[in-house]
Amino acid sequence: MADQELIAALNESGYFQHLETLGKGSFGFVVRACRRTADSTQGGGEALAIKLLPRAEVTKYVEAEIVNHSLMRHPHVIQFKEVFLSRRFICIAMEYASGGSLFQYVQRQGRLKEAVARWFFQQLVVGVDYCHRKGVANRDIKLENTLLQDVPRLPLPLVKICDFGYSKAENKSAAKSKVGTLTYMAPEVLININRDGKYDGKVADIWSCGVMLYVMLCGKYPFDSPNATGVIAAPNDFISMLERMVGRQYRFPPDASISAECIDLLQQMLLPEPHRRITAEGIMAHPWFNTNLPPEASSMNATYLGAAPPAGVLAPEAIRKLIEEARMPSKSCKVDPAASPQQQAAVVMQLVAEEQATRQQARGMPYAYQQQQQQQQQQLTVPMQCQSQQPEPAHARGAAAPAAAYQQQQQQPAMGAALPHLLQQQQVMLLQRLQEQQWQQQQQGQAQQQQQQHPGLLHTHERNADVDDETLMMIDTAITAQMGGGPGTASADLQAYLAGAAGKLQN
Ligand SMILES: Nc1ncnc2c1ncn2[C@@H]1O[C@H](COP(=O)(O)OP(=O)(O)OP(=O)(O)O)[C@@H](O)[C@H]1O
Repeated sequence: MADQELIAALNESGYFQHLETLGKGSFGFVVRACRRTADSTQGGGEALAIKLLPRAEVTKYVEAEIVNHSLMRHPHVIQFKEVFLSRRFICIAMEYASGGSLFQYVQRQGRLKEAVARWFFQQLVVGVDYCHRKGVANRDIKLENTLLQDVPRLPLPLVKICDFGYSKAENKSAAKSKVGTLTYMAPEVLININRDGKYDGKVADIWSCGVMLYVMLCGKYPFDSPNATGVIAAPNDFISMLERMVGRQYRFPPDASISAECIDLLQQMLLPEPHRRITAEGIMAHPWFNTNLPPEASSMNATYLGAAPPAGVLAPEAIRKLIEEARMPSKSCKVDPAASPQQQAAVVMQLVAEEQATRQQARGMPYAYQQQQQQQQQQLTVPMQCQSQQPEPAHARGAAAPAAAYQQQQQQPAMGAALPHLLQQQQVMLLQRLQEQQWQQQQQGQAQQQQQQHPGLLHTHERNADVDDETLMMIDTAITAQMGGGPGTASADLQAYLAGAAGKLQN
């Protein structure tokens, strides 16, 4: 089981101790753990967040995430610590940010006062500028990927950029893929008509920073979907959003009291033409940015760019090797053909049980529920009487119920003896399904409640998920129809933008 395996792997490594599951992302999940030191008591070591990505899904994005993140060393970037393999996961250990995400912070406040927004924005831009100067565009800058670290002496938390899942190093090919989150994506990323049309990931990051500043100040998105559900469900929804982007049609809530200087900076960041958009350097020279800027902030990047690579972190080549290894099926996952049929079946059952648990984890079941289920399963599972001769994998010591019961069934002479256990398993599964339904209802209720409290902000994670293939196809179809003069004539602004998109706007 995912958590069981992790706990066992972490505990056995002697280095980490699992404390809680923090959440799940599109590709894997993140746990809070602590590093054991010689004198640390429970939970006393260095706090870490460990991201677990299934080995079976190690894509070029996972490789870029790990390699690019490992190159960073900056106070406003979550510190990468190490990468290691477990039986089913590639695990990235990093600095743990205790203050939640900036999304949660803004959600709680509704919207931020200009001075508070500036505090966060200054740190964000310094961090982004550092990444850019290290040659890496993030391509998924959003409030959710900006974490906060509470620091005792400071009145407000520090900003930490995390998640390099879509990052792109400039020494690789130019950015082409439409990746990121729709509400934060620059128009030149969306209008990538020829599929081979390139865009500058760093310039697109500046747009996303502009969207972030707008959301902090206004408590809503500048270019949101026009329909009530907030989902871009039809080509026309998308075209109308694009029209507002290229026509610079965003409004500031009348009661938000935003200074003219701030609006000026925002307007320069949200310029639809990438070649006209303000650069990170330009932002850092802007008077609004420089107001109340801590003196050390301006020189910070020069210092960190000149610093030696982080101690103890594997070099990119060694990381790539580890990633190659991760792509191979783990040896212990293989069913040994020399083992007895009972042993082989037991291993397969174990894998099936783990798959089930991973899918459950992927649906976002919180750790507490899983623990509850495991306890129930353990109570219902009769202890094994004889051990399999095959060495038991570390993760199996938590006794996944179906596998343990099956194993026992294989070792018992008659089916009759195993029947009560199979019935018990069915009960456990029914109970699990019920708990899962309850949890999902609870989540939906919370999302609705939040939506009523702050109708301007997006509240469900789904709405802010990375753009999916279906939406990408819809976007392409909508743009192609506009280019070919299809139904739903676009505004003059959009037509001009589209006409220029294949040419100078893309350069
Ligand atoms: N270093 C960290 N410290 C504290 N919490 C973290 C850390 N890294 C991630 N998290 C939290 O773990 C959860 C999952 O993070 P992850 O980056 O996998 O996905 P996500 O950002 O929610 O979604 P997506 O993968 O779609 O971008 C989030 O709630 C995130 O805030």
